[in-house]
Amino acid sequence: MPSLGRLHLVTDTRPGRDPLTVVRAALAVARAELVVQVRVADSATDREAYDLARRVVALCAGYDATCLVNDRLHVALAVGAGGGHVGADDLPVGAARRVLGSAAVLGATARDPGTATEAVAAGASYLGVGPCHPTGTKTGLPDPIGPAGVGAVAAAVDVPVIAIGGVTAATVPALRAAGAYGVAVVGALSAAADPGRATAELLRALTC
Ligand SMILES: Cc1ncc(COP(=O)(O)OP(=O)(O)O)c(N)n1
Ligand SMILES: Cc1ncsc1CCOP(=O)(O)O
Ligand SMILES: [Mg+2]
Repeated sequence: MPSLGRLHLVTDTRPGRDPLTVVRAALAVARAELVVQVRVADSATDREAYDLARRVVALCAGYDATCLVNDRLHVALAVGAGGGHVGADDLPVGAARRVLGSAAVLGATARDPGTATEAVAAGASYLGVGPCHPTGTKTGLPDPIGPAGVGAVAAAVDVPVIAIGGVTAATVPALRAAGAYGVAVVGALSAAADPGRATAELLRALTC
């Protein structure tokens, strides 16, 4: 399994957003350090997810970057993505691992040490942990767990912890200090006036 990038760009497919332009800008700066997670709305068709994912896989290939697909593992397999990400409403981690195979990257959402250790035992190769901070990108989430919550999960597992939820370059240092290996962002890149520059700022915060 290749080493995991520390900066995860989760695609923003809400109306008015332009996910491929943001992916291109971020890849040009972060190159193989970027992981792009293709995440579409639950209401999107499989064909829409497939069309976006195959374009992202092609863009990532030019930089040796990893593309993952959120939720829809059949789409991940169909486009030759590096793996997928599942949460509580998706396939269980063990089933997801069987679908993707042993070589794939498999992320699982965890907000507490117990869920985290179960996910790792079932085959997760990294954990998405959050929401760390308030976010306007996804509704219906529990209260933010903050750096302390991220730290509790990181201390319980030996796989990379990717902090998600309201993450900005300014909040990265505290998350890293708490034990996060990397971060996943939607708005910090999709809403940036200059996504390339925002990528550079996030990378700088992740590596200093
Ligand atoms: C890196 C990362 N962490 C967490 C999530 C959230 O996944 P999930 O809980 O399944 O929610 P949806 O994204 O499917 O709405 C994620 N996608 N990525
Ligand atoms: C999918 C998801 N899961 C927890 S927070 C979140 C959205 C993160 O978006 P943002 O980086 O804009 O807060
Ligand atoms: Mg999910």
